[in-house]
Amino acid sequence: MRPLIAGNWKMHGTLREAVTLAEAVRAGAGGISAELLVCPPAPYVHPVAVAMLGQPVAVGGQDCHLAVKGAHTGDVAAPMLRDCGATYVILGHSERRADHGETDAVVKAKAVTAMAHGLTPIICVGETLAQREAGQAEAIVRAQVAGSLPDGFAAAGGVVAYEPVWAIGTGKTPSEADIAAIHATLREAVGGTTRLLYGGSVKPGNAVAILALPHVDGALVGGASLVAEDFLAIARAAG
Ligand SMILES: O=C[C@H](O)COP(=O)(O)O
Repeated sequence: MRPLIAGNWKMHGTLREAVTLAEAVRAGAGGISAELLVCPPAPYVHPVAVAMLGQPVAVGGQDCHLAVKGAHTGDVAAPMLRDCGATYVILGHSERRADHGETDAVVKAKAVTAMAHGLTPIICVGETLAQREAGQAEAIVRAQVAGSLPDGFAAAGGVVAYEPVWAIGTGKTPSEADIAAIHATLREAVGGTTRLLYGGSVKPGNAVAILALPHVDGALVGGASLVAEDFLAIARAAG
């Protein structure tokens, strides 16, 4: 299946920097066979989508509310993201699970809303360091998948991202064997058509090896996605 290389810009940058980064990604996207996606902070989704108009680089949100509208101060609704040009949304990132107490049930409800409003969900799962050291990584990921993915997820083209919490922004990654083992577990759990991304300290230097692993269908890139050339190098590594 066609790899997906997604950049999660998290809560970084100014508007000017976001548009400049988008323009640099757009300029370098020619000839890359992987699907490209950038997920800017919510206020920058529309200007980045405008910068990508007519180009083969998709734009996504980093979260959406489970309701479509209402009294939810500070939140962003799925139809708003779609209206601003997004076609994907990251859901259940470990930073949201930790910062906002998002449970699997909440993530699942958000995914239902996202899918109903034209957004393809990218649902994140992954174990903490303590869970890995306790030998629980596969069980945790299996439980998160069971609890977070709604009916119809695969048919809607939903994506799962395996992001070990301890590998995010740390420069540490699981061994290739450990990534392959979790992805084999995920493949068994979600079936053959769902793209499985790896995320957690993906850089140009490790991307070729990680993206060549079985059942790794792309990457969810944080820090390295803030540098256009690094993000594009990772995308080229997807083949
Ligand atoms: O969503 C992206 C991940 O949290 C990975 O972040 P990172 O590449 O900075 O480790």
